[in-house]
Amino acid sequence: MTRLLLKVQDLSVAYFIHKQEIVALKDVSFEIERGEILGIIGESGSGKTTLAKAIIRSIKPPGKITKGKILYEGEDILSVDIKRFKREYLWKKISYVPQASQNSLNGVMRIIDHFYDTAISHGITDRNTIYDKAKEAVKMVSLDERVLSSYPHELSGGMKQRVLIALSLLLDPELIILDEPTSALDVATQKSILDLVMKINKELGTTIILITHDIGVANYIAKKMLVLYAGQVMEFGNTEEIMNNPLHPYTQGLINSVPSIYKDVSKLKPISEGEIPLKGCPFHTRCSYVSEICKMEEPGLYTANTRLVRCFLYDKARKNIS
Ligand SMILES: Nc1ncnc2c1ncn2[C@@H]1O[C@H](COP(=O)(O)OP(=O)(O)OP(=O)(O)O)[C@@H](O)[C@H]1O
Repeated sequence: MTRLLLKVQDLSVAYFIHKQEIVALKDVSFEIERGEILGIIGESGSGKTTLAKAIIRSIKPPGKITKGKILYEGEDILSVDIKRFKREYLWKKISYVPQASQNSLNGVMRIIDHFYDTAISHGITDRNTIYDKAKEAVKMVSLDERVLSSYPHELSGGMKQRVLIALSLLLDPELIILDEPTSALDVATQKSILDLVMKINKELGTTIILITHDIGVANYIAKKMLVLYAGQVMEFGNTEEIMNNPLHPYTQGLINSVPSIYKDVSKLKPISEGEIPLKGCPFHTRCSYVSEICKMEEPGLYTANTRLVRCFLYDKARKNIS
């Protein structure tokens, strides 16, 4: 079996509002191997949730995928009939735990009813089978079986997040996408959720995409990192290598500036402010290495060692940058 699970190729997504096109993702490419944990990092508005939604085919108007392919084990899931995608891929191969999802539990339904609903909508109707699967899933997330008969308001934020992760495991997916699973949780609970995600990855072999604005979170959990800025990949590679030697000026800024539960706050340095420009490199208005070419042209995604970096500093073909 090939180790490559998901390959995103030149993916572009735009939102069309009042005849204006807001480009949310532009030519995004990356891949993830079976069993890996990939951290997707970027500040608010960088396109992280849009990317997750594109993978689960839930970009709704005014949003539209304008370009690209998403290959899951070689099949372009963007061209799969949507009914077949929902039947064969969603929940069974790819599960998604949305941002702020603790609030998505239905307050008048017991936790077990959420499991019944999800399973029944996928054709599993035997309630005993569903109950047994739910019991196994809540055990996996270190919750007591009794939570299944609770109502959401009886659970803490961390417990609700665990329930949602358990629910995402219900149909044994190969890939789980977690969108900011630790935001809105206190520091100790954040760490316990990340530890839980690592346990699922290790014990079940589930491939994980974890979306976060905190590079410290990605560093803690992910083997690979994808750094997004203004809808574009700025850097993609091995986490350890990126943390030890960030190549893109934006990644360097992120590492030096983002407050994290894993870092000494006194060493923070803010990234300078700046609008996203209409022309040139999207980061040039905030970059301390900016040169004339950065204001005029868009950099490509260049290979530097084992990494991909969108910065003219790593364009080997361009020796004389003004
Ligand atoms: N439904 C929508 N309609 C119009 N524009 C949208 C919509 N959803 C997202 N966008 C725009 O697309 C861009 C990317 O948004 P997205 O939510 O994917 O970013 P994000 O990195 O997930 O941000 P956050 O961390 O705040 O959730 C932003 O410019 C945003 O304003």
